[in-house]
Amino acid sequence: MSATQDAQAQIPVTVLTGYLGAGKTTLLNRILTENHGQRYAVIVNEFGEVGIDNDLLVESDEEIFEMNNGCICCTVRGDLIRTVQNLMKRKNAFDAIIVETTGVADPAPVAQTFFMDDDVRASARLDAVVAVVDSRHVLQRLEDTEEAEDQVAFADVILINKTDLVSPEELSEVEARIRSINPYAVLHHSERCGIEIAKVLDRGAFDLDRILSLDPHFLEHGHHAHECAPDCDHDHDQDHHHDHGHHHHEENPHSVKSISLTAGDLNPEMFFQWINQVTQVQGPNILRLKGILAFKDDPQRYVIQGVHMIVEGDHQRDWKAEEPRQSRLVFIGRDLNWDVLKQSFQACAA
Ligand SMILES: Nc1nc2c(ncn2[C@@H]2O[C@H](COP(=O)(O)OP(=O)(O)OP(=O)(O)O)[C@@H](O)[C@H]2O)c(=O)[nH]1
Repeated sequence: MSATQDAQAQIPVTVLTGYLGAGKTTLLNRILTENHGQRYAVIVNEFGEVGIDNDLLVESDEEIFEMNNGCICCTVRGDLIRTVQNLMKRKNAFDAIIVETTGVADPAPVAQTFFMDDDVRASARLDAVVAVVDSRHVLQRLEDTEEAEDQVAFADVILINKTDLVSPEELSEVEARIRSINPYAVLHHSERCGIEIAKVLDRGAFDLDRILSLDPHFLEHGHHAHECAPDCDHDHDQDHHHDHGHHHHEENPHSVKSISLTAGDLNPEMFFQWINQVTQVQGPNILRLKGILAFKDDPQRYVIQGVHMIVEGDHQRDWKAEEPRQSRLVFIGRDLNWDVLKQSFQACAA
């Protein structure tokens, strides 16, 4: 097979990265609803126990594959390889693959997957790593979170999103900081990820040479300078690929954790009062919150989302007859008092 034929046979893969709450799902929803004539397979990996991200995606004909529980470098890398291999068996079913990584992941191990596994490499090619950045919170994140910097450094295309939440001066500052980390990526500004999809997908932008200059060990089997998330359930002792370049976390009380809360029908007045109070008081530590809620006597599901103190919510759709009316809320953050949150959430029950 000639090199051109080879490239044609390989399905383009876009890895979507960006810190918690930056706007990855918003972008994905645009891609899934826009009339672009392409068929995408979407692979979603999320942080947190109760699968909520999948519920926040619009309903579309596109196929969504969810990979939960585990950090993407460990448990999930195996899942990713298997998912891609299975997708490849159905050759003409779709034109491209999008992998949405969790907000706390370093995208490098995900990108590596497309070079490491021979079967995957034969049939898929990494097209671009696209990072979405929350212009309101990114400067703080770059100060306190290594993954946020990795995501920017590694990206081929960067969407500086949420421009409505910053002044032009702040936006320039954000852009300069991002440029100082990654002078090569193509930058776009956006509000609610409103961008022409062609500027994001099928860019042919992934530049292996540049990545090797950032990380000379990128192509070495099993190498990644990644710290597993604290709730990574991967058995590291038995992993033969983890014997170098890997530093597992000691349980760090300040590291990012997720908590999932569940309840039945809620009293809306009590709930909104509670969530306002929680986000006012604990906002700085809440990196992300998202939930699907059942309010008493309300036939519709209510979706609530937040990043630090900015919270928004809306009705989504009717609860389906076969769907249990359950309220689920996930907080991802540092130094949150889980017991208190749980009890006070459950106290909002109708
Ligand atoms: N004001 C404003 N809000 C935005 C913008 N883009 C996204 N949002 C909101 O920000 C929140 C997070 O957006 P998501 O798309 O869910 O972010 P995400 O990166 O998928 O989040 P995780 O999956 O948790 O990492 C949601 O409430 C969005 O509606 C924007 O440009 N401006």
